[in-house]
Amino acid sequence: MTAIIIDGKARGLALRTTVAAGVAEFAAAHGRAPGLSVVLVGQDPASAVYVRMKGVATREAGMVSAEHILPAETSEPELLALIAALNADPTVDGILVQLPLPRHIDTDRVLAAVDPAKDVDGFHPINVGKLSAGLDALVPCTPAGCLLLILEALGDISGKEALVIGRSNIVGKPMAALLLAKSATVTIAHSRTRDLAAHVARAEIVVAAVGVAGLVKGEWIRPGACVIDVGTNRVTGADGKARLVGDIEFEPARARAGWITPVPGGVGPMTIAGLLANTLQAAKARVS
Ligand SMILES: NC(=O)C1=CN([C@@H]2O[C@H](COP(=O)(O)OP(=O)(O)OC[C@H]3O[C@@H](n4cnc5c(N)ncnc54)[C@H](OP(=O)(O)O)[C@@H]3O)[C@@H](O)[C@H]2O)C=CC1
Ligand SMILES: Nc1nc(=O)c2c([nH]1)NC[C@@H]1CN(c3ccc(C(=O)N[C@@H](CCC(=O)O)C(=O)O)cc3)C=[N+]21
Ligand SMILES: [Mg+2]
Repeated sequence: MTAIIIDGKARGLALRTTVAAGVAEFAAAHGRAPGLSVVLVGQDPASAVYVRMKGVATREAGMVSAEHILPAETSEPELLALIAALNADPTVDGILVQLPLPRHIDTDRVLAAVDPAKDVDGFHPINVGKLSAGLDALVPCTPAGCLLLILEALGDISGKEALVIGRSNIVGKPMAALLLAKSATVTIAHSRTRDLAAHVARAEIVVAAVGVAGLVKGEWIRPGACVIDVGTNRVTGADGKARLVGDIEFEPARARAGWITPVPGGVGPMTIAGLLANTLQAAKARVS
């Protein structure tokens, strides 16, 4: 079998077009476009690239984008003061604090300071709790995008064996919650897991969110599985050029899987599209 390659770039663009139509409707009804504020502390080059991509996509969807780029030495009280100002600003519907933050800042305290109604990342404890309880919430963009791709590939996933590799608060745990909400049988693997290969071999759905290039071997994949690669790892190729690869050995996995996401062009573009969708959702909820 050779897998169908899931085109996350095309799917993300389609979602962005749908969001843009909703944005135009919102603007016509309320006399203003939804607004997203992105906060970046420091100049990590990868983070700067993502923040720029988010700004471009936000404007392309017809929303108002504000980027707050603060020096790496910004103190936690200064950052909290900016968040309080954004919370109080009625033209700001969504707030995203780019992670990771510098080490002298307490990430949990900062994420908890964002108004949960404006928390388009879905990282505030209120939204985490709502997702866990199966209530309506702003859901983290990356796992939400992965779920969309999985449902479009497989249809009903009730009862299916799903494996999430990674247990971070931003990808692994919310991914597991979303799959569970769709009644999959969910296993979460992490760095202490014994025999990852055996878990992968059982899974009809595999989501890898680790950050280790090629961790998941193609030969482990259950034939026909739906394979979602969140990993974004910069490696140096044989030609000496930097390139982006996932956590899954792509070619050998493709030879066994039913569906597989490429890196780049898979989950990444869905994350950006999901952020725009969440911003529109937050704006609508705030005016209603
Ligand atoms: N495409 C996109 O939109 C996005 C991509 N990413 C990418 O996804 C990857 C994961 O991100 P994130 O969740 O933030 O990463 P974290 O570093 O926060 O979490 C990584 C997880 O992987 C687990 N892990 C580490 N080594 C192993 C191993 N050998 N076997 C099994 N599990 C292991 C860790 O286990 P433990 O908890 O035990 O330490 C941890 O739970 C990264 O490459 C990141 O760049 C992230 C967000 C969005
Ligand atoms: N508060 C917060 N929210 C996030 O959602 C968040 C974050 N912090 N910190 C970093 C991670 C990472 N992340 C990605 C977004 C888009 C791509 C993406 O579009 N990738 C392209 C390739 C881009 C490239 O070439 O570098 C692709 O996979 O095709 C990847 C990764 C969001 N994150
Ligand atoms: Mg982390």
